[in-house]
Amino acid sequence: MRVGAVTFPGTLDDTDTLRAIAASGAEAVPLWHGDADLRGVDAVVLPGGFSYGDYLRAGAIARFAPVMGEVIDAARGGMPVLGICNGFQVLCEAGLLPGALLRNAGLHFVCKDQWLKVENNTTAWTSRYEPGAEIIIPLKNQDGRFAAPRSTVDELEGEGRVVFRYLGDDPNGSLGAIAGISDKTGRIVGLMPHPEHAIDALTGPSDDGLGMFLSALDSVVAS
Ligand SMILES: NC(=O)CC[C@H](N)C(=O)O
Repeated sequence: MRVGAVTFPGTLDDTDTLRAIAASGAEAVPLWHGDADLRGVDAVVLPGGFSYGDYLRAGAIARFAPVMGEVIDAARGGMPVLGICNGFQVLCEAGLLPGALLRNAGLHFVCKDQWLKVENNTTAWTSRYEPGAEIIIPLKNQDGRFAAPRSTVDELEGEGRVVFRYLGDDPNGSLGAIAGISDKTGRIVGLMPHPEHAIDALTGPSDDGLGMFLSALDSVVAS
């Protein structure tokens, strides 16, 4: 099983993402923004950071990177794709997920360990969690406020595509305290908090993030 992690100029969390992929038991495959193919991977993660300096809007330039043409085609073909934080922003900009991530309501960069509820454990990236599981993983961003037209949010809620929801105070003013969503197939998932920074309880805050990387392996084997 080969799982890729894409590095754009300005990506920060590719190293931890590759480490999390390896910890799940998969072969971790580094992918570069200029790559013209996905090197035979079975799943792709778009890690967090500040791709292309977040110029224009976070994710707005990365969406046009050469490798994204391949990622978009593969995702539309059913390959599991996870976007974490800036990766979630890229997936929204690419039109693979609906909505947008706006400046946090408090206008501050938020950095904290965040409790989340796993609202849907039937996606390619959440099958290892119990229904309604409560997990704690780091959150760190300035543009984390999920926004979409009311009709889109209603559709996401109605179709069980709100995958993660913030517990406690909504840290950034996201509609419906939405922390992560999926596409209609459940194979493309984006979330603002960072599972790749929570794969080892020894370094904290938990190993709750590892389940996402393990889930993807199950979904590839099952397909
Ligand atoms: N940690 C990150 O990926 C940061 C994401 C994004 N550039 C923001 O600050 O909103």
